[in-house]
Amino acid sequence: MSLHSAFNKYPAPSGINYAYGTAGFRYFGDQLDSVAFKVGVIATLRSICLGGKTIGIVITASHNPPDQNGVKVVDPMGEMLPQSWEPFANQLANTKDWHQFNQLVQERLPENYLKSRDIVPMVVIARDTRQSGPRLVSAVIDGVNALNGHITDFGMLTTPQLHYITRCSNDGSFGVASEQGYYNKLIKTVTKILQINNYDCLDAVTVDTANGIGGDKLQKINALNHVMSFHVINGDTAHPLRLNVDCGADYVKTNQRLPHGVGNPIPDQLYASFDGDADRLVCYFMDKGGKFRLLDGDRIATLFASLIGGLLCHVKGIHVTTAIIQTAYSNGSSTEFIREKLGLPVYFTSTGVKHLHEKAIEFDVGIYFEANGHGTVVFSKKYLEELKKYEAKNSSEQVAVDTLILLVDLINQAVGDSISDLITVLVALKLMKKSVEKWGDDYSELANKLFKLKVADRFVFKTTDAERRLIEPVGVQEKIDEVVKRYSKGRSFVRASGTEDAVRVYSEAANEDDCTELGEKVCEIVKGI
Ligand SMILES: CC(=O)N[C@H]1[C@@H](OP(=O)(O)O)O[C@H](CO)[C@@H](O)[C@@H]1O
Ligand SMILES: [Mg+2]
Repeated sequence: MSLHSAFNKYPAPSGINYAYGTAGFRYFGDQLDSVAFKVGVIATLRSICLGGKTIGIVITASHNPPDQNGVKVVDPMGEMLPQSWEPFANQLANTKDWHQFNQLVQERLPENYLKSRDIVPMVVIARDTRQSGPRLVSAVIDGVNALNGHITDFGMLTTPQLHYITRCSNDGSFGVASEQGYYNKLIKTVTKILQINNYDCLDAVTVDTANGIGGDKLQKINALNHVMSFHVINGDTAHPLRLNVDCGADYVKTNQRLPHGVGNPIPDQLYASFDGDADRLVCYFMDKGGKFRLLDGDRIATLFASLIGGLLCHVKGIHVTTAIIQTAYSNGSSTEFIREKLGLPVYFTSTGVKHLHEKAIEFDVGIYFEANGHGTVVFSKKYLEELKKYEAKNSSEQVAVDTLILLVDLINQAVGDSISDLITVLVALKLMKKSVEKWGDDYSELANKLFKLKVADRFVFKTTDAERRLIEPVGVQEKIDEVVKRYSKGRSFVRASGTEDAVRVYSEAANEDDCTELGEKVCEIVKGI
């Protein structure tokens, strides 16, 4: 099909202004056909501009309701589409006129390509379990084919698996570019870590997979190995309308309670939840007093920092920089714990892993997590080089060095990954001989609450300082400051969501009542605009 015919096949609906947000284009599934076709075109153009590197596309709306969907572009090393391409993506997505569309496309084609056309653009795609997924994949395929690109459809995968495959397609040293390659790398690495540390297997764990794709993938891992075992709950992918309903990482984090389907939890035992596309992880347990204790992204970051920091302590003479990257949604207590107890620097970026990732790669060990459980660790070349040339003085040093090297393969550096993050949590607890109870006692969270408000136009809310302060509408931040200072340990901020048509208000304070009151007052300020 020619580009012109494909353009006519997918007319952009009127009345929607598409915006490439925190996680790509995200709308109701039936509003995305034209966008999916255009993202096929964008990914192909991106591949051409990068000399034929493989670009990834994921069709998912993650933790959002089943009738929504999203289209996101993955860059060659598994990172998000660079922000410099977002205005172009928006322009293309909103163009209804063929001539304008064609002109935009032609302008993006590099001169050398126009002369020789000797680049074969490469695209890989996968989707989650949503009903609108197959239709949107077809639209993407039409977009890629219209520019003579080559596309491989990997069917249903977790988002991180597609990031992994994209990266492997461009960098063979990362692994084999297939779903099986992903499992092989993970299982081989875990088995090796356990073996050198004298353990047979990891503890079995119950995982709520939000009735999303993660459940099927954990079952595959169960069938493939003897060192890990996952008891999957909310693993019903046959009924896509159950996706994320009363379960999953977002439900658990937002409501701070157990997901549906856990039954009677065993006290002090670890449980975990993924989101619908398995790139977020939250853990939790019921303590002996019957209290629900959440172990969210902030906790996972501190656990990973303790594991890596502890191992690095054994390896004297290695100089690597370590930092933790958070967003404004991270609990103030976690920031204090990292700075004061772990002695590590903390940096803040805007919401969205692309921002955290960008900052994290400035360090040899960059640990980044959003409080909602989305995050990973990135390691520099120097980290690996220093460890590989290190001459251990005794066997325990050697074990520490080898474990640190293996962590590079265990943690999915391309992107936050529920599966690899969960396995790393289990490894960390085992190697540090730490109980969940002890993990939960690292620090106590300040009371916190997240509010979502519908407003006439969320784009009037403009922020600065890693989204912690409003610069527009003018004068609103001063009103928020005035309220915040009345509460002990009070903190509150307002920002427009990048994935929903809403404004989010976050509040934090020394106790629940203050936190609720503070949040409600800030909501009143926003409603009064
Ligand atoms: C408060 C919150 O959890 N925001 C989420 C949410 O973004 P918003 O821009 O807040 O809608 O979805 C993003 C994509 O999954 C995730 O990166 C981010 O952390
Ligand atoms: Mg997700």
